[in-house]
Amino acid sequence: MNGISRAILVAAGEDRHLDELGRLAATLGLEVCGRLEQPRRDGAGYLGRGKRRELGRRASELGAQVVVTDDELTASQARVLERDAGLPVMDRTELIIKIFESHARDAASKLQVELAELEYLLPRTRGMWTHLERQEGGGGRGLRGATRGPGEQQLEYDRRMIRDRIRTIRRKLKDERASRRVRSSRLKKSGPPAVALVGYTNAGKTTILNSLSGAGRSVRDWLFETLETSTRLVEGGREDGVVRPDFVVTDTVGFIRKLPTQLVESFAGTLQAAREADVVVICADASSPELAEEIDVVRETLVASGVDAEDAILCLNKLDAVPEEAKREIERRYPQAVKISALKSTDPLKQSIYRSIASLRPRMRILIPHSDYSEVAGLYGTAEIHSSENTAEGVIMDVTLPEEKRERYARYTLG
Ligand SMILES: Nc1nc2c(ncn2[C@@H]2O[C@H](COP(=O)(O)OP(=O)(O)OP(=O)(O)O)[C@@H](O)[C@H]2O)c(=O)[nH]1
Ligand SMILES: [Mg+2]
Repeated sequence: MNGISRAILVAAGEDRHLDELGRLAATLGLEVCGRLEQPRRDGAGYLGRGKRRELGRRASELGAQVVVTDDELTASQARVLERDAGLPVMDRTELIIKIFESHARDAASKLQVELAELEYLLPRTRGMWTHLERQEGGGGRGLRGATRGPGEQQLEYDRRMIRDRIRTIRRKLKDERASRRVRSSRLKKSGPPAVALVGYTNAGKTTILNSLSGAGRSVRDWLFETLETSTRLVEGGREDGVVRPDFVVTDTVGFIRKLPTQLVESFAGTLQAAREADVVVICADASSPELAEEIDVVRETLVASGVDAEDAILCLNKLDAVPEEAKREIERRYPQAVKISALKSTDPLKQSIYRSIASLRPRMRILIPHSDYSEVAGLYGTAEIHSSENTAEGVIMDVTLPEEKRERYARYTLG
């Protein structure tokens, strides 16, 4: 969008979420000036005929410049709605793709967004000049090509260009994914346990990562601030007489309901991180009026992508923003969940992560003779040391070990 545009939001059908749509619109810099909704969705024009007329009237009264719909439209629905509203229409998919486009920072996520954009455009091609110019370094940013094509032949040519570009991008992304997999499997063999933070957009994942690891990633109160996964080391160390192991924690891209299928590629890294994690933390905004549904969206997306979310830690964040009465309800509904305010402290989550890591690993009591003292040093950073005591024979320790160290230390086991 160039400058601020006044948007009127519309939703039709059972699954309407105008508040969230408003936040998406605001994230893109649109100013919401009105809303209109209808419980039934019309096949021809999204809104029924009467409502479309009403939309036209309201839009001109309010001085709206664009209509934003809460669902993806077909090309013909968009045309009908545009005609009757007398305004350009942007559907939910286009809106989310544009947000991704403006937040994408690294080369891979830019390619993923371009792919999403082309897939969105393909069934909606008219004349693609705007887009093609951009490929060659031009400035046009409109998603729907504005110029009418000079005929069928031109249209076919445009579509072929899009398909070619889609193929090229897919190939590049495939290479990128392969090298990411190699990197992560190399890390995995020898590295510390991996924790993935996943959750609905704006739940506070990046804030939690920063608090756990002391990183300074960008945190904003808008949707899809984070579009790249990023991994940080959280160093263990001594805490209340227990020596904690190191772990790595990965921040991921947030999920959303009615996720545009064109953006699936943008979540590949997120899903891979979740799949490879030893511990998955599902983060949710406890102050959201739609908390339960947001948790469900995340769980369903994970399960549909083959991620085992059964043992995930549920972390309810932003407790500071929840009124007392609602807190009691949350306690009753989610007795097992870890409740935090990441702005204050993520310690309860950290403890819960240590418990999960420990439950995945063997715990044993060992006696390391003084002559093998270097073996004691080898435990720091990787093992959890619950207690250690110096005796005449050596050091007696109660430890939780990473699987690959079990054999090495087995000879020191105390009966
Ligand atoms: N009140 C309150 N706000 C919080 C808390 N944690 C995070 N926030 C705010 O919530 C907003 C979103 O935080 P992020 O950490 O960017 O959320 P995210 O899950 O990474 O969001 P995306 O990357 O957009 O998916 C920011 O404005 C944070 O300051 C909290 O414990 N309490
Ligand atoms: Mg984030």
